[in-house]
Amino acid sequence: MTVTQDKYILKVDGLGVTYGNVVAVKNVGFGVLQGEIFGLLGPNGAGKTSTLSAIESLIKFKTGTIEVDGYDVQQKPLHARASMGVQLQSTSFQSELNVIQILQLFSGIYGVPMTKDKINQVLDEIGLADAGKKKFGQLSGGQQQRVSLVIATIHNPKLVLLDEPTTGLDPQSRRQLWERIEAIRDKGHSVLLTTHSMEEAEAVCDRIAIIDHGTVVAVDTPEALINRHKDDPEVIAVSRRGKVTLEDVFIALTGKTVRA
Ligand SMILES: Nc1ncnc2c1ncn2[C@@H]1O[C@H](COP(=O)(O)OP(=O)(O)OP(=O)(O)O)[C@@H](O)[C@H]1O
Repeated sequence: MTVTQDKYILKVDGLGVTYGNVVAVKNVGFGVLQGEIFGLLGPNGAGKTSTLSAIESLIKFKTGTIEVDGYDVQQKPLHARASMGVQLQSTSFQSELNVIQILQLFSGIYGVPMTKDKINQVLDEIGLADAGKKKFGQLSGGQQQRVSLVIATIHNPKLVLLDEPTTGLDPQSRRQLWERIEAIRDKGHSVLLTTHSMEEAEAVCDRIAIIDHGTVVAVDTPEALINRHKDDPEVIAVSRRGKVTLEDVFIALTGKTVRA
C-alpha cells in the first residue's frame, strides 16, 4: 500500500439518501486514503450504489457531506467531478467504434488528447496491442473492462470509482483486472470499489467497509476484521471446513437472510 501521510481523498460523513419513503442510506461515514483500494461491501439493497451515486453527484442526498480531494460535491460539483474517474458500463460505449476510436473520443471529451504513440503505449499496457482496430463489441468482457478502466483514469483523477468491476468475468480475466486496479493504486490514485466477492475484497482491498441496511457496520483491513471476529460464536457457526474467511465474518455481521 502506498498511502501518503494519511491524506483522505474521499471523505463521506453522515450521509443519508432517501427515495420517497425508502431510506436507502443512513448516517454513512468513511474515508478513502490516498493510494489505497477501499472496498464497499454489503448484501443486495444495502445502499452501496446509492452511496456511489451520491459521491458521483448523480443523486441529491438528504443529509451529510461528501468531499473529494477537498471539494464538497454539493458546493463545488465541477471541481469534485474533475477529481474522479468513473468506470462506465460496457453498454455506455458505442460497440461499432474500435478501441482506438473510443480512446480518441474519450480523451477528446476529457480534454487530454492522446498521441498515436501514447495510444499504442496504453494498448500495450492493457494487453491489447493487437486489438486497437477491433470493434468494442467484439472484445471479450475482460478486454472491455480493461478499456473502460483506462477511460476512467484518462484524466488522471485522484479517485477512481468502480461499481462491481469484475462481475461476470472468468478467473483469468478477474485476476488480470485486479492487477490493473492495483497498478492504478500503485500510481497513487485512490480506488473505491463495490463488490459482492469476499475473495476479491480479501485479495485486492487495503481496507473495506461493510454496509448493511444503509448503515456502516464495520471498517478495517480484511485481515483485522477476520482477526477481530474469528473467535465470535456467530462466525464459527457459519465457517466452513474449519477456516474462518472474510465471508464468514460478513455473514455473521449481516445475517444469513437472503435479501430481495
Ligand atoms: N431509484 C430508486 N427508487 C426507490 N428505491 C430505490 C432506488 N434505488 C435504490 N432504491 C432502494 O434503496 C435501497 C438501497 O439500494 P442500493 O441499490 O443502493 O443497494 P446496493 O447495496 O447497491 O444493492 P445491490 O447489491 O443489489 O446493487 C434498496 O432498498 C433499494 O430498493
